[in-house]
Amino acid sequence: MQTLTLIRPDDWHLHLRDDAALAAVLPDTCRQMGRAIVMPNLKPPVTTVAAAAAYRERILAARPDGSAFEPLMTLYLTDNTRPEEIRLAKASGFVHGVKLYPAGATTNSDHGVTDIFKALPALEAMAETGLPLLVHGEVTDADIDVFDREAVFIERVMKPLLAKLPTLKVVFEHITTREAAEFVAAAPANVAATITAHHLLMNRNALFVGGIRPHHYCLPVLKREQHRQALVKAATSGSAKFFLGTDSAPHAKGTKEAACGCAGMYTANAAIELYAEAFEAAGALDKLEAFASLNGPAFYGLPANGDRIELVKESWTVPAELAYPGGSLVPLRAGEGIAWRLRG
Ligand SMILES: NC(=O)N[C@@H](CC(=O)O)C(=O)O
Ligand SMILES: [Zn+2]
Ligand SMILES: [Zn+2]
Repeated sequence: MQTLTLIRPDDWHLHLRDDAALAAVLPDTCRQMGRAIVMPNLKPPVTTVAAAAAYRERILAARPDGSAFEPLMTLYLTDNTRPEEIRLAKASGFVHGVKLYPAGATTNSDHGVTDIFKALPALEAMAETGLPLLVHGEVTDADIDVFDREAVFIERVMKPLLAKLPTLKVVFEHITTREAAEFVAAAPANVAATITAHHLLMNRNALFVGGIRPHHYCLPVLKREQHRQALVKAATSGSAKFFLGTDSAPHAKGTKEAACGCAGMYTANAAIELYAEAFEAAGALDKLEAFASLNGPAFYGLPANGDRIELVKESWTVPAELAYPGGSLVPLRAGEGIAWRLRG
């Protein structure tokens, strides 16, 4: 049987939610990942180091017995984030990034930034201290087509921001377009990107196969095939700028299968297996370890994990539903097969 041994990966973009939802999803990530960058879009958002410390304690307490999983915390940037909070975050040792959500761009982003330059004092403190800015890169203007929001963000926000603060470390999160992949590849070493498994595996046709498919709806929304191919090319290029970030984003089944369904796909239960499929399809399994286990820690200035995982080429069926408060959780590929299985 074909096997694949990798240094244990990390997830550089993850939604763990809180309370009972946290308890339901965390074991999936603990089984696979050494660490994860934990997104701060709770209700209310995690805007202070004190709130991040408390959230971190709740995550640590919810880990299964014996798990060494380490949550890497983030702050949610607002128009009013003070530079003092940034310096406190850097000094904490457990806050590893600050998240920019353009106001209204995605799930729980109502408190997000209305104009990036309103947050300039905080951004200057980040450039100074080396704390990375993690970016949901979509403009929200009503006149911009939803499929163009990422490409327009590059021109309207990313370029002016980096022109103003050229040394700021930036992670362009969950990139979905050729434009973003090319922008990051051409940028200096302080600019990197995460790529999800679902954007490597699916194009926007997946939203409409035989009818509307709410479990394939996420933000940024899936794009055309040419964009998926550009993401695969970037992820498998060997460039250290691209790394694994699942953007696994659980929502109860009833809130997705609804007249106004929530954005987000749940992939944490099969994350590394889905990435293995995408890399295998591209004939690039030899590039998976750098993408999943080495490039992220290098960018964040952390060591790679000290242990390994093993994947076996053995098909298994993803459960139709998982336990989740407020109903159930429908993972990506629910009831369907995945070609690789994580051993143990
Ligand atoms: N990706 C999503 O579609 N949803 C995320 C938010 C985000 O990452 O934009 C969520 O928190 O549900
Ligand atoms: Zn996002
Ligand atoms: Zn996300």
